[in-house]
Amino acid sequence: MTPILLLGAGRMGGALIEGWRRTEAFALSDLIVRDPAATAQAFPGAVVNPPLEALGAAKVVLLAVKPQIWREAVKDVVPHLAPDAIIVSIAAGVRAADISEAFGGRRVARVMPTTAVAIGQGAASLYADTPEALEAAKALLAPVAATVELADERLMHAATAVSGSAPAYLYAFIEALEAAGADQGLTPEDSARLARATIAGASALLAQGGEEPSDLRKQVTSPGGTTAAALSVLMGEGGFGDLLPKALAAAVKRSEELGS
Ligand SMILES: NC(=O)c1ccc[n+]([C@@H]2O[C@H](COP(=O)([O-])OP(=O)(O)OC[C@H]3O[C@@H](n4cnc5c(N)ncnc54)[C@H](OP(=O)(O)O)[C@@H]3O)[C@@H](O)[C@H]2O)c1
Ligand code: PRO
Repeated sequence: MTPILLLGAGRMGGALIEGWRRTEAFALSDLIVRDPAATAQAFPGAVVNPPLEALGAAKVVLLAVKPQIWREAVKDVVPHLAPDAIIVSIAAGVRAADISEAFGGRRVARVMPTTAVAIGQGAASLYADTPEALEAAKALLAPVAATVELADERLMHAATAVSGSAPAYLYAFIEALEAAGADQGLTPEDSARLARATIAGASALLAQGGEEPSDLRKQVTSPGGTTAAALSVLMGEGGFGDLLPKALAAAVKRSEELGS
């Protein structure tokens, strides 16, 4: 499995590196990092931006650049890779067949991770065109994420919408909750402290397992009480039931566009 070559070590490549370090799944010395912004100080022990000839050592290549530039970014690299190197792509929307073609027919897995891989608590959807590529994807992601294997590559668009992008929906919700609390008279600091601790605690209760989100919701919702009043807005007309299908459809559409 090692060395692992990272093509791109920005927000998500960097989050994976941090998660592997924390969980001790892979050490920095297992990594070759290729990214114009990367420095040896940022990744001590890793081989950073070596000459192209050194890339032939890589057993697995993590494609972690923006979908808009991936073809350009891999051009120089491909001729120097080992013929049996496995490509694991996290690029949103980009199809395995296109990646395999650009990488000279090498085996390809696609992965859609979340940023919490950095603390070993991510989620990751996996799809691969060969068992070996799937094993490589699992070896990279299982130490840092709850994984789901997709039977059909087209489901990667939906997985991106419901998982890869979804931490941002939650953070946007928290931003709005904090602002609304301040509108009701709390200081911004108190509103932020209450909102963040509430969301973190509620997530921990869910993560503990054994109870459905709907059960946990009912435990908070006294008949005729304050929560029911708020939920009549959030779950009523124009609420989550209307908004989230539209939001996910927009993410799916964009994922499809990024791959075309
Ligand atoms: N962020 C997420 O939550 C998330 C989740 C799942 C999947 N993804 C996927 O992960 C990929 C990376 O996203 P990101 O959010 O990590 O973006 P990012 O922070 O911009 O990281 C991409 C990195 O690639 C570098 N880069 C640019 N050209 C390169 C080249 N030719 N060779 C090697 N590296 C190059 C960039 O450097 P410069 O900044 O100097 O250009 C940057 O450091 C995307 O395909 C995205 O769809 C992201
Ligand atoms: N970040 C990437 C995007 O916004 C892919 C999922 C999360 O396109």
